[in-house]
Amino acid sequence: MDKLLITGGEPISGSIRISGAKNAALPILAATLLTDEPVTLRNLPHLNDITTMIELLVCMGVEVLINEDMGVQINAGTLKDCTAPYSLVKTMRASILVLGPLLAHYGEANVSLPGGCAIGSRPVDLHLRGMEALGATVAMEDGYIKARVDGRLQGAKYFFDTVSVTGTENVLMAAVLAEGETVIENAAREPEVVDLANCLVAMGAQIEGIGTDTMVIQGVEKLHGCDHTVCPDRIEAGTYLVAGAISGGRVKLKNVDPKTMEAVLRKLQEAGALIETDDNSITLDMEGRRAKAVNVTTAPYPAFPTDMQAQFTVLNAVAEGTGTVEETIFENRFMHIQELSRMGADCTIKGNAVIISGVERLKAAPVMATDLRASASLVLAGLVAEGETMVDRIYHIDRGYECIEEKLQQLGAVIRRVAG
Ligand SMILES: CC(=O)N[C@H]1[C@@H](OP(=O)(O)OP(=O)(O)OC[C@H]2O[C@@H](n3ccc(=O)[nH]c3=O)[C@H](O)[C@@H]2O)O[C@H](CO)[C@@H](O)[C@@H]1O
Ligand SMILES: C=C(OP(=O)(O)O)C(=O)O
Repeated sequence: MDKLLITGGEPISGSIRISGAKNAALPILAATLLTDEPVTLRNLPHLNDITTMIELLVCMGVEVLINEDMGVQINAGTLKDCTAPYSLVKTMRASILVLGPLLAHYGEANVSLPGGCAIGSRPVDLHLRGMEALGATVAMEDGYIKARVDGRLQGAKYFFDTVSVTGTENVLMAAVLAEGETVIENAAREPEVVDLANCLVAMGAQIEGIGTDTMVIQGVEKLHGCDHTVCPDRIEAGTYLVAGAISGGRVKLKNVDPKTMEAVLRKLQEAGALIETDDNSITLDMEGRRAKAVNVTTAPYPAFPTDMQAQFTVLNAVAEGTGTVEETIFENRFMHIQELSRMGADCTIKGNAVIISGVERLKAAPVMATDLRASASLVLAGLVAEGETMVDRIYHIDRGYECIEEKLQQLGAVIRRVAG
């Protein structure tokens, strides 16, 4: 298993380009199943999760071509099998996103039930109830979700008891080909849901209320191909901004959308960062100062994202003062705390919150990554720790950070990957 070795203490400064968003690219790849025509996608990040989703499409019979201009052309008109097998679903929960498109387009979907994972139990009951609300029958057989509908799905009103990002995306993708009107209430408003909805509109879908908590969809009989550029990854961007903030550095990010990052940018300003933005770039400058501790509470967009809390725990770990990170989305997203404590962080978990008192300097240690953002937090900690930190099990990081060591090297970090 590959490892990352990081020698801490170098100032993190410079400029990098942010990649396309994993969490937008995954549902958009699934959405290509809604049409028999080719869809061209641009700005797809080179990540293990994207490869897994493409493998999943290919194993169902979909054709995938890389164009000369690096657009990826996906032709689902060749689909032969509506099954998402356990061997692929087990490595990536987002495989559940093929459920809505398969059911809406082919009247049939067999999707292995994703298991629990390192951040909580993560049920998919709301996805399934959404499909039932649209007229599907859903059964569990041998660990597979088997969803069926005779003819077309039927438009309906569906209220999400809990705001769910992939749940909203799945029901939205099912609704665009349903007969009649669907109203999705308490919908997720994350920028990645908006990017998916915009791609669906480019494919001929009729959706109102994009970016609000109520989407109204008039189902159409057929969708067509389109050319879509995936939005920038606000979580990758936030992670590199924290790298600048904890090291007193100056970091400029290109190809970002600052409007989708307001909660994170506000907290960085509260921590003492000077932030400048224009339409597609963000510059953070600490002017050599130490960050001040901040309190954050995760909640659905537009509030502070759960995918950024581990990184802000590291910010607090080396900041001046004491800050609290409260997690309200997932029940078990503090797996990195024990590892950070081994590097000298002063953290106390109390229920769904962690109280962190900043120390002057963390100390390098061998640490183990347990999930994607936990891994990112350990790399951040390594950047400011005294000595050489070894982060093991970085396959988690490769699910979500494109060329992380190259990008950090570009910002001045001393980091290398060792094959193991
Ligand atoms: C691929 C992708 O986009 N992943 C993101 C997505 O995950 P994902 O879409 O899986 O997360 P959800 O928004 O669905 O989860 C929110 C909460 O709802 C609960 N829930 C969800 C569905 C359901 O059927 N029943 C249920 O109880 C979950 O356990 C969790 O407590 O949103 C999360 C919350 O912003 C992010 O951390 C993930 O990075
Ligand atoms: C939890 C995440 O992803 P996923 O939902 O794909 O596990 C994440 O991106 O932080």
